[in-house]
Amino acid sequence: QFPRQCATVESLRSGMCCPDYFPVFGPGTDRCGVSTGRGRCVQVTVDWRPHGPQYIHDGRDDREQWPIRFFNQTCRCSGNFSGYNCGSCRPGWSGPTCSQRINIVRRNLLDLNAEERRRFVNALHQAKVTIHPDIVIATRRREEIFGPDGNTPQFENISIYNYFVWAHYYSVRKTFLGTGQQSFGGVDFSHEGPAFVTWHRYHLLQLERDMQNMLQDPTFGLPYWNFATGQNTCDICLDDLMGARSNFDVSLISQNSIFSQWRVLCESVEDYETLGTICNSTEGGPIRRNPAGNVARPMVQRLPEPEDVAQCLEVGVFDTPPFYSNSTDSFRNTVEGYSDPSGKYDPAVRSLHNLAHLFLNGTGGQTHLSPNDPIFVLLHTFTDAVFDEWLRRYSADISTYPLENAPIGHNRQYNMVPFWPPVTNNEMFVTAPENLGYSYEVEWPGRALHVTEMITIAIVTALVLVAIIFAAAACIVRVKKNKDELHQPLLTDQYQHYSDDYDGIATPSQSVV
Ligand SMILES: O=C1C=c2cc(C(=O)O)[nH]c2=CC1=O
Repeated sequence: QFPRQCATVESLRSGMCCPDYFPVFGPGTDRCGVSTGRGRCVQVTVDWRPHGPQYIHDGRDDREQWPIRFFNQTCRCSGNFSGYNCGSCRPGWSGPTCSQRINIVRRNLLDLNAEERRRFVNALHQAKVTIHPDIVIATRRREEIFGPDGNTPQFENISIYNYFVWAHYYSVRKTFLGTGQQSFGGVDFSHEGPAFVTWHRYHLLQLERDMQNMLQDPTFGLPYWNFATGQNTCDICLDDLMGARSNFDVSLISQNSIFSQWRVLCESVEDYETLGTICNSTEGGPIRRNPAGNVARPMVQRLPEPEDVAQCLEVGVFDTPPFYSNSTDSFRNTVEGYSDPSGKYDPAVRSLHNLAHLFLNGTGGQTHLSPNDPIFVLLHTFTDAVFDEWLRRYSADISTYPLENAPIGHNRQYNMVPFWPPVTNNEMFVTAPENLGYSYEVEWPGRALHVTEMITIAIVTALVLVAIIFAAAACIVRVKKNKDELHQPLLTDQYQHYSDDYDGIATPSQSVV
């Protein structure tokens, strides 16, 4: 969450987190790369607009008005420079002066060849075991951040992948209200509100960036898992991808996969909640996963259908009041999976993103733990691809993204917790290829017809057919009539002729011969 340089007593006391880019003349001489025009140290901007009614403990949580409980000065970078000391480039830009455009392609995991699969799995594992070069995590609340002696900042190193796990945990953790009091759970800075899509987008961008730096490969892109193929199996649970099922324990990963060796972070959630501590970088047990194995909840033993994605993309309004998990006709609540795929809110429904999580039935299905299972990355890149397609189709219409009264953390201008330097939800509400330097290689399913549409089409078709039959019948009658009329004058002539010849009443036999 914070740069290592800022995890000091001085930095915390001053509230300033503006590390040097290149301290030529000693510490503090090139804050934010000011000497080369990369950026400068400025006051942090926070969103003071009111949040929604779900959170009732204002003043009790370090995540309110993020990040000013910790720091009120940060780097603001110029042009395409970015990062905690303006030492890197904004997404979509690269090169020493951040002037070269780049585009990273995020591909379907199943389309990777054997070598690409091996490289991706190895890269994830390297991220799991490599200490984050820049970031450390707080292991105590602000109140206790200086440690028992008041002089020992409570921060820890953490690996690149575990930071990804920790950031998600920190955004969903309950509010500690004091020893002996129940922690407050009606708070979630990354789910059940409009920031669901923007928060997870930035979360992935940050992991992708960290992995690019680790691999020294600026073209590295995170793949995605299309969880809505219409098959109710985990098709990426193979030993050369996310790991097959163990033959010895249905809820473990096969030992042929490196992921069977991964250990889970942030397991002791009850301890954190009762003691008021924060998850640290200590790992616990193995990843648990039992796809489609939740016999007690048959509803989550299936995955979404392609049609569900198509329907969700038809919901044209980004979000609707109360901007929460009970919003109806909201694209965000539909892709998050609290509404049915057509957008109608139904408390009994789990669809799309939520359904994919619950289908995993284990570590990946519990919000405080889910990123420990690497499937999380791929599930969320696909969810982000759906969001990006929505942004493209509806010209990134932000008008229904609320500026105020969204659940805490979810207002449009709120800085997303616990990212550093501060970044707002607003900044992620842009089409990715043009603004963030990545795109998805994906084909979207066409929408099947609704029953009402099918009935309308059937009625119109029937009416057209009836009209054609009537027109044809009228034609036949007319042709027949014309034919009859053609014969009529001959008979009339004959009558005329006979009457001329016989000058009296012709017998019937005479008249027809
Ligand atoms: O990790 C997650 C797990 C989830 C479970 C649900 C649910 O709908 O019950 N939602 C989830 C979101 C997650 O991010």
